[in-house]
Amino acid sequence: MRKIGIIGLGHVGAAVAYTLVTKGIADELVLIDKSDQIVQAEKLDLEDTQAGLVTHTQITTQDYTQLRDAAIVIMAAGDISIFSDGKNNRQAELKITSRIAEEAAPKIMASGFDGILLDITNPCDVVTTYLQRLTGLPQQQVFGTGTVLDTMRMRRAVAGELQVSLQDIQGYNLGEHGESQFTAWSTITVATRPIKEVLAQHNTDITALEKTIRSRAWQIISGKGFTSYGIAAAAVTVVQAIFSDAHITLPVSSWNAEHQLYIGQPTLIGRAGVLSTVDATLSAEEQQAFNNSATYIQQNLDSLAASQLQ
Ligand SMILES: NC(=O)c1ccc[n+]([C@@H]2O[C@H](COP(=O)([O-])OP(=O)(O)OC[C@H]3O[C@@H](n4cnc5c(N)ncnc54)[C@H](O)[C@@H]3O)[C@@H](O)[C@H]2O)c1
Repeated sequence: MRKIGIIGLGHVGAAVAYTLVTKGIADELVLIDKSDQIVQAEKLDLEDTQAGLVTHTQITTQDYTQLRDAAIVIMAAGDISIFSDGKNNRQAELKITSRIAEEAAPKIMASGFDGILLDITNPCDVVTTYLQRLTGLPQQQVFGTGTVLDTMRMRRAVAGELQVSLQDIQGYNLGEHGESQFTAWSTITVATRPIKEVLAQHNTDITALEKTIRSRAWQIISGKGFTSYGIAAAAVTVVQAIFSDAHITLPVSSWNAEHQLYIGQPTLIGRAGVLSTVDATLSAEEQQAFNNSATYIQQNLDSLAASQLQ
């Protein structure tokens, strides 16, 4: 049975639920939100949606005990209104989302849940690290969407620049899902050719292209106040990889033994969750960018620990 829990039915959680229902990916959904009004409305809307589908998804609400036999729980609770001041800093949400994690983790675990916990909530790498600590679930069963969405944005931008299908673009954005992420150009190929070689032929300004990729989220947030469809597609891709035991490499936020935290890195995903991490061959500059990203995540974990002592 493909049973999935979603905690947080705001813009992101609702888009994830809608995608899972319309694609017929979940047999059962357990929807949980702080707001009973929101969750009941989403249930009714998703049930209406199913009247136009040939697939069926059973929907239950507001019951953590239902997560006991869920294969996957998706954490999507937060407060996107924090960004209405126009400051593009995902860490600003941590004060709120760390409390949400503290509230939700014991309830998830009290249900007897032993599936895969997939975190979307920001700051993604910090919250994922914190959720793993709070739940005590094995590291391979906890991971975040990491730089999957950023990699989607990179592939779209590079494909647009070169006027080729994005199916021909392979490679990753890595590091923190935030401002310290980087495009790992040395991992990227266009139909087998190294990307830098191809972009040089196009006289592309690589620094400007990377900036465009990184700032994409803020471009969307400044227009509609949140992002939802892209991250829903990213999360659902991960769900499908788990359900189909795909053994696909995705840059999710997974446990990094060297840095002792979660960070976006190439990770082999299957039914058991993280099967292994893949050591990307990075240039010295990219390796430095990855280490800087890890340091930034650690600083935020330290500030979280310090705030708990106050
Ligand atoms: N990782 C990514 O790539 C990515 C992309 C987009 C958004 N996000 C993050 O996803 C999260 C959700 O974004 P959004 O736009 O849906 O936010 P939102 O403010 O629209 O919705 C958040 C929802 O969480 C609920 N919530 C708050 N506290 C809760 C609790 N203790 N238990 C259960 N539910 C609770 C709220 O009632 C609300 O419905 C945010 O942290 C956002 O930054 C991550």
